[in-house]
Amino acid sequence: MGILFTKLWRLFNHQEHKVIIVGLDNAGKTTILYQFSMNEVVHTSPTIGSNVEEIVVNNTHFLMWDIGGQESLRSSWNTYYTNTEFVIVVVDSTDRERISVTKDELYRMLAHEDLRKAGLLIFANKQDVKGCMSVAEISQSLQLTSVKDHQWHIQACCALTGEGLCQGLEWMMSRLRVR
Ligand SMILES: Nc1nc2c(ncn2[C@@H]2O[C@H](COP(=O)(O)OP(=O)(O)OP(=O)(O)O)[C@@H](O)[C@H]2O)c(=O)[nH]1
Ligand SMILES: [Mg+2]
Repeated sequence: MGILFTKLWRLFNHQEHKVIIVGLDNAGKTTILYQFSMNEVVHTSPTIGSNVEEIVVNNTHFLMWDIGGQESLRSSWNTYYTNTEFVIVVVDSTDRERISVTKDELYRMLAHEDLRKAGLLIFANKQDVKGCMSVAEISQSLQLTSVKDHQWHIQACCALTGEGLCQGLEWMMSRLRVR
C-alpha cells in the first residue's frame, strides 16, 4: 500500500528533481543546458553565478542549475548542493592538462554530506574534436571505478550537435525508476 501510494503521488504530483551542472570553465555546461531546454546551440559567455531551466521529459520534471566553472566560482558550488538528486559533471574532452583539476573537484564534491545520495552523470563533451580524450581515458583519469558510494554513469557527447545528451537524460530517468 505504501509503495503504491508513493508511486501514485509521484505520478500526479509533478515532483521536480533538482540537478546541478558543474565542471571547469569552458567545458560546455551552458551549451548543454540550452540544448536540453531549447534544443539549439546558443551563443555563450562565461557564466558568472548560474542559469536555471526546467526540463520536462516524459512527464518527469528536472530543475537544472548550470553553475559557472571559473576557479574563483568553484568554492561557492556547495551553496547549490541542498536537495540535489543528480550532479552532472561536464568534462571538456580536449582539455588534457586540466583533467586532474576536474578529478580534485569531483572528489571534493562527492565527499560533501549534502550530495551523499546524489547520482553522478559525467558528460565527456566535445567528442567532435579530433584527438580528444575518449570515455575510457576520462574514466581512467577520474578513477571512476573507485566511486562506490554513488551511482554513476559516463556518457560521450557533443553539445553542439546534441549527440549523447538524450542518453545521459535516459540514464537519470532509469535511476529514478528503480527508486
Ligand atoms: N567543439 C565543441 N565546442 C563546444 C562543445 N560544447 C561547447 N562548446 C564550446 O565551448 C565553449 C564554452 O562553452 P560554455 O557552454 O559557455 O562553457 P561553460 O562550461 O558554461 O563555461 P563557464 O560558464 O565559464 O563555466 C563555447 O565556445 C562553446 O560553443 C562541443 O561539444 N564541441
Ligand atoms: Mg557557462
